[in-house]
Amino acid sequence: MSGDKNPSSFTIGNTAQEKGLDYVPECYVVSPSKSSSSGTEKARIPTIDMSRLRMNGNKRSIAIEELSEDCRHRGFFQSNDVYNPVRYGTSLKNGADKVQFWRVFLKHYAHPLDAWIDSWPHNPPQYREKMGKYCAQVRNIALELMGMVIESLGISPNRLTPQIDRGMQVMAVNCYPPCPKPEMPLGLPPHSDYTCLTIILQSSTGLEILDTDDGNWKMVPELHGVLQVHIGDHFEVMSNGVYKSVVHRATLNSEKTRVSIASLHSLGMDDKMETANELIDEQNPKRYKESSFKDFLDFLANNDIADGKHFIDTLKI
Ligand SMILES: O=C(O)CCC(=O)C(=O)O
Ligand SMILES: [Fe+2]
Repeated sequence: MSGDKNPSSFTIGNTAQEKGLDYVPECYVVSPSKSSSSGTEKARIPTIDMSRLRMNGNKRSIAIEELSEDCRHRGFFQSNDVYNPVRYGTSLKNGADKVQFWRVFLKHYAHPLDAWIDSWPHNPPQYREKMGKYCAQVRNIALELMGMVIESLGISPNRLTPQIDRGMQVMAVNCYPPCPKPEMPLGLPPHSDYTCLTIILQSSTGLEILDTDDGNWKMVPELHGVLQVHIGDHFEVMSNGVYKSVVHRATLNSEKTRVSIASLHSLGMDDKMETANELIDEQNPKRYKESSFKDFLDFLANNDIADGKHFIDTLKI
């Protein structure tokens, strides 16, 4: 690739971010209206206290009510639960990308753990053990939160239990090397996750969310030991649009490598997420078609997220 500033695709190990180039090839440049230079204001992210959500009685009802407000207005919150930290690629569309992104990632399935762990990388040697522990713990938190989010909509918390229990957990371990011109490319383009919930851990700032109140990008602060939680497309569907999935993107910096670990929680591969009947009436007709994780994978195979195509838009009635 050296000397070639605008190749249409790269082989693994040859991307600009992996090679640490001191310039940004043209195929990484996003149009100025989409670039990251505007996103400096900090997002106001509500923090939920899991211990209050785990209480009984009145205190819990108040915490569930607050959770409902956070989901309704932001679709994004963070949990104060502390945890112990820990498909390789660079391309969104298996080398067919029109625009490249400054990211190296590993993605793998994580639930049930014993079905997948043997397929995870051997290196670094402790990866399986540490990531295995993290995946199990973060899934427990996700299950608990999903139940609470469902309850906060006034739906019985057990309603989706069987589907959630056999649900999928996908881990995306994202690495964003320092970029010589961090305002030109993006680490990841604006997108919402297909999930019910996504839980993110980031090593430093770079994650930004679109504030639907003013249409501006807001930076998600990095707080040590704090997990960031997104509402995904499938919870937007379930809630009949009362809760919206969060549009987010990853921005870059010129100084240090940023790592984020996203744990993506959804129903099983073929289980369809439907809008809850309790949230459909004459004033609020059903707004979304049902869909599964498999439907999302089919969407990905046929569409380019970097072109601004959103899975949730294909589900709107
Ligand atoms: O790096 C980040 O903070 C965002 C990662 C993300 O959005 C994803 O993996 O879907
Ligand atoms: Fe995402």
